[in-house]
Amino acid sequence: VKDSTSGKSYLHGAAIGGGTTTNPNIVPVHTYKANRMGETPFILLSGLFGFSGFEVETGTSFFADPAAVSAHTNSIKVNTYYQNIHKRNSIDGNGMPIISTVHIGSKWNNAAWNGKQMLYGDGDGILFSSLAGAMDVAGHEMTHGVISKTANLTYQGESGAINESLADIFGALSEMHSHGLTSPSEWEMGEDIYTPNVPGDGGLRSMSNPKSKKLSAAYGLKDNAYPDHYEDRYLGELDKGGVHINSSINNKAAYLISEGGEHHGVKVTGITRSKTEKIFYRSLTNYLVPSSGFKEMRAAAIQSARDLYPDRNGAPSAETKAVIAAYDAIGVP
Ligand SMILES: CCCCC[C@H](S)C(=O)N[C@@H](Cc1ccccc1)C(=O)N[C@@H](C)C(=O)O
Ligand SMILES: [Zn+2]
Repeated sequence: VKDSTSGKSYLHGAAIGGGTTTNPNIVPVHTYKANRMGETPFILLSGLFGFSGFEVETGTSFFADPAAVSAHTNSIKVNTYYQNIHKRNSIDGNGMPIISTVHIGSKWNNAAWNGKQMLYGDGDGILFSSLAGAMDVAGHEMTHGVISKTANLTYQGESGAINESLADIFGALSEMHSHGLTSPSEWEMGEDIYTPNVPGDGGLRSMSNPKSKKLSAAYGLKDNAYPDHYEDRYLGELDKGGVHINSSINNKAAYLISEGGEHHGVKVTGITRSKTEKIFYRSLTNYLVPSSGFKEMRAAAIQSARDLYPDRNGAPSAETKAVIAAYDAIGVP
């Protein structure tokens, strides 16, 4: 089948019938189109052959629906990332089924995690093409699932911005892990599906240079740039207190920790993506709690770095130094 994004063809094996695999590493992945009245989903469970199972509507061919194929393929890639890199078996760490539904709403320019599954809009073809087509979107939404099973960060204000930022961080890093860091545009969010008619304009948000993007009119703050420093954080009520706005401040810290750079006069020596993702995953699963904001995010990341890359004869490791410098650089005390 053709994946609508990469254009690559995938062979999706499927065994008709029930039965769950005994292999804990195979997680049934269900992808189906939004159910129209009267059609019942027909389950193809193919865990036995190392493929993931998927669910399609009776009479509607999964194979003819690029959005369903993309949502399914991206779910597998993100799940593989969490299993291989963080030793986490699916969203709950316990092999729970990963369910996606595509064609949500009409020309919906969004995707979401509804507490149980991922939902994808088709986009309006101007702002977005089908959001199921981007792996970093799948990684973003699936990470909301992981967050809900771990720190469960409250989705508003500062904790909501950290929630959104971690969703972007693991969305981007899982995509880079799977596709390789082909270009700096991988530190953009949604670059594969954002403004399909405008080539080369990156994604909806930039982690490497948040200010390079203007806030969308949706937040009623047209022409404001995304912030890249805590002093420039948005303090209003729009967007649940700016969860998609202030997330860029923490995104910048993650970018600096991984890639290094100089920001607001502070120099950070990067420690690479593979160490950065370990520090944030440990922060998420060991230290952050529902009310955690920027200050607690800084402390959790520093502690996680110390745990993973211990001080040597009383001096912080290079990894810990990078985390401290990055949070200094974005102005989080
Ligand atoms: C239903 C209510 C809104 C849910 C918001 C979801 S979690 C979300 O954050 N979606 C992402 C989708 C995305 C991800 C990566 C790249 C591009 C787009 C998001 O950023 N949504 C923006 C458009 C928003 O909701 O403001
Ligand atoms: Zn989100």
